[in-house]
Amino acid sequence: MPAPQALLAIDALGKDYTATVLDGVTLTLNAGEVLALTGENGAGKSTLAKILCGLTPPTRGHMRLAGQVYAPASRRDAERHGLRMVLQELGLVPTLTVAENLLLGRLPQRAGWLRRAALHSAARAQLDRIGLHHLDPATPVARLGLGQQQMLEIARNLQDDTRILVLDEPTAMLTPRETSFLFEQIAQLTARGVAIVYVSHRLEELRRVADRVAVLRDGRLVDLRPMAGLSEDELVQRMVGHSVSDLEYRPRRAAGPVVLSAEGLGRGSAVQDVSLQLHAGELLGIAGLVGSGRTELLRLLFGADRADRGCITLHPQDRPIPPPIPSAATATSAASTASAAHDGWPAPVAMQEMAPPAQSPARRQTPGVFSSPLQAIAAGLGLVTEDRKSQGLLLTQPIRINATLSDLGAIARGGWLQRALENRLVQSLVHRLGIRCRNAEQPVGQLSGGNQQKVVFARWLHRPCRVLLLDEPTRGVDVGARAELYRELDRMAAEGRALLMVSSDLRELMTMADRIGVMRAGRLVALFERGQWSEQALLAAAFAHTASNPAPVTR
Ligand SMILES: Nc1ncnc2c1ncn2[C@@H]1O[C@H](COP(=O)(O)OP(=O)(O)OP(=O)(O)O)[C@@H](O)[C@H]1O
Repeated sequence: MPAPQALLAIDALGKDYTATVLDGVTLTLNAGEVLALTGENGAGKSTLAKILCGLTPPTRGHMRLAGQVYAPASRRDAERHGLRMVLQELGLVPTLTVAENLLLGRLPQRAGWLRRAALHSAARAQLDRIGLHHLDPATPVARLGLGQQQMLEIARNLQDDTRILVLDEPTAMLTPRETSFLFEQIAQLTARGVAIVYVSHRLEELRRVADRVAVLRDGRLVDLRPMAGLSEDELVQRMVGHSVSDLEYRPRRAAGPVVLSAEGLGRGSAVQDVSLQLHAGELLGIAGLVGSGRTELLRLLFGADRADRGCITLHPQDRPIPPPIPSAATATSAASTASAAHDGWPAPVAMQEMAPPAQSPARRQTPGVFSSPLQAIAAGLGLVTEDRKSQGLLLTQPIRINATLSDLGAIARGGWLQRALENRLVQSLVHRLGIRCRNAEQPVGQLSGGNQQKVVFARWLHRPCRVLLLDEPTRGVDVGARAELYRELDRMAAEGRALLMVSSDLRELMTMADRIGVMRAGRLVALFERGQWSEQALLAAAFAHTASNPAPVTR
């Protein structure tokens, strides 16, 4: 029997930017299959996906779709051929509503007038299909968290005429429930003959969902085989060329005194009555569904949003929450002037030393809330943000500037930036985190997603902050680099820093955290010590249907 014709045949595909990033990739994609595309950060996965979907042309090579030459001139063109892509960077229009985004380009009209009722009912059907039953189609997208936006982006691409759907890190911001909905959709699509290209670093997911796996390394296809029977370890070996053994919990010494506590913290209905204590040397994980208030809680603690209830207390080390710092104060040195020029995001006024927690009396300071990130940073807090594109990075600026933004004091002497110091610091960060780049002058926007994430992390690595808030810090980071980031977090905890980490990846939380708090409907509804939790218990706490009046937890 002749082999069935491939739906898509890719032949010797190559892409050059200033360097070659894809080289001679040849593979086929069959109707109804899920092909996992994996490899280290910067291996070329997104570039290949973007070529498939008309976002960038190949430099060399050919493609055939159902036997016909396929060379999409644009994303629109690819969509006309039935190829759609859910990008790592979301393509939604924040000022439009959920419904308008879902039906953009095909808004129901009559004689030039928008038919709002028809728009909303079509949007409702699409939202229900992906499990977003509670999301109002009239909500402006700007009000949604990233996880909800991600689900919306997926819903938008589930069109009836789709022949190939490319999903680039689709679950990086999703919790198990949304991930399950996505997998149900994938099963339905493949049953209809749709082919899926699934790009991800989450190996357990790839094993669950994929029929075959293609591994890219340095732009070349180094492996293509059926997924069945392939262990996670073998997959890692193929991706990075060696096994990675550091993805496990390394016991920490007993946590030190309380560094930061929050009491009754709240803002509207997004965060309600949250009380918690964060100890020196511990990593407190925060689990919860998309929209449960996890990111909002970090933003309140960091002063990025103003709490309307409750207070934060920074405890020891003789450092009360300082009064608001007038913006003029930031302009007193060349360093801070440079910072203001780089970014609207405030930089510390002066470098602060961390007092060793063991020697500091747990003296209570005046409670308050931070009215700006500038205040929080000056008091010794840091935030690795979830939304690296809009809040974390200056995409057109070089790695050098992005990596040193949080602490210009470290590269200044007498108020003047020292280029040699800066270069040495940046080189060491690039080396330590294995940031794949041409050199430190390369604009961050040209880096692969995982490498951009490493730059966000690098920014806080060298700054001696006492409390580091981390929102999905390993999003899109490959398995080798993830082990590296975990080692850095262990090192920070050993130095006595207090770490508060939000993650949608339960496995990550269970690996790294000393305690895990679970948020639901804006409240902290459970707190587990290491040894007390199970995946089931964490999920049960996140899902329970008592959200109307759950008991708040204080520890
Ligand atoms: N516009 C661009 N200009 C220059 N180089 C680029 C550009 N876009 C991507 N690259 C480079 O191409 C290489 C491959 O990037 P790509 O985003 O395809 O990697 P990836 O495998 O998807 O990585 P990740 O897992 O981090 O998402 C990287 O070295 C990246 O820096």
